[in-house]
Amino acid sequence: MNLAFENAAYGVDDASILTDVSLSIGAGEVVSVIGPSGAGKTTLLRLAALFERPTAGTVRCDGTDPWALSRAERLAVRRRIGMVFQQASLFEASVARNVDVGQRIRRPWSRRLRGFGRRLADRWLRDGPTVDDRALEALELVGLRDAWDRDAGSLSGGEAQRVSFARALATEPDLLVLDEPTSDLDPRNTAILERAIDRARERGHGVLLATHDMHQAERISDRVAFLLEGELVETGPAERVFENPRDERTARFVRGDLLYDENELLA
Ligand SMILES: Nc1ncnc2c1ncn2[C@@H]1O[C@H](COP(=O)(O)OP(=O)(O)OP(=O)(O)O)[C@@H](O)[C@H]1O
Repeated sequence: MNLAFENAAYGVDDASILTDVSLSIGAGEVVSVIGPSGAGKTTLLRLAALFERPTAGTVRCDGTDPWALSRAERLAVRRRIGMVFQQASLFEASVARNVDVGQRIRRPWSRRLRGFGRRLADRWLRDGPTVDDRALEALELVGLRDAWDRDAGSLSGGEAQRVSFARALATEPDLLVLDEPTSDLDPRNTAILERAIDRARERGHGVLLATHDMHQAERISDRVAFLLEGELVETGPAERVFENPRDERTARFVRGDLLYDENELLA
């Protein structure tokens, strides 16, 4: 899928949160959105995942404006996008079931019913529950294949976040939208997730992520977009943006000057 922001804006009441954003994410491409706290990164991601409608401009999926479609058609487009939030939200069940549920929710009702029938038959004909291959494959990618039958409540925060990622991946989305997926993780869990993102890219998934970690953005992105006060200041290949930023504000941010008090520094 090619997702393209075309002069997209988002505002609530009189407050403008995003202005004139133009950005595209293609298949097999990792694009990171960086910027200080409050810049509008999460809002941009919510527009990409079709949770919000732009208040001006367009966010197109393969050339189509999903907000011009019927609800059912838009839902079908949304099913092709997987979102992972900063906090893993798993429920009390096995790891495999937590991963599998993402796929089930995304299936149309007819296929869900067929799957339910198959699982019932499996329970009667074999011993114990069966595990979906796609769920196992996604768990393999985040290094948790052997943990498929563990209770999700027993996982560490880092493992839970890896399961959340596997859940999104198991739906085989065209686009993965990740909101600061490693911000609470230790270096080992971060490295595992970064490798999984890389492998998702190799399989042709597009990835759009927000991160506070500039080293991470430099490590894993094809392109980086720098957002400041709702405006996309600069977008370009990761290496170029970090080593040779074109805008002085980007230069200040990548040097670390804009992290804590951008208003004062910009005054
Ligand atoms: N629904 C809303 N109503 C009013 N203001 C909002 C709404 N959503 C976001 N904002 C405001 O828009 C700005 C951008 O928020 P957003 O969460 O997108 O930023 P962010 O870059 O993701 O920040 P952080 O890095 O701290 O998560 C903030 O000032 C926030 O308070």
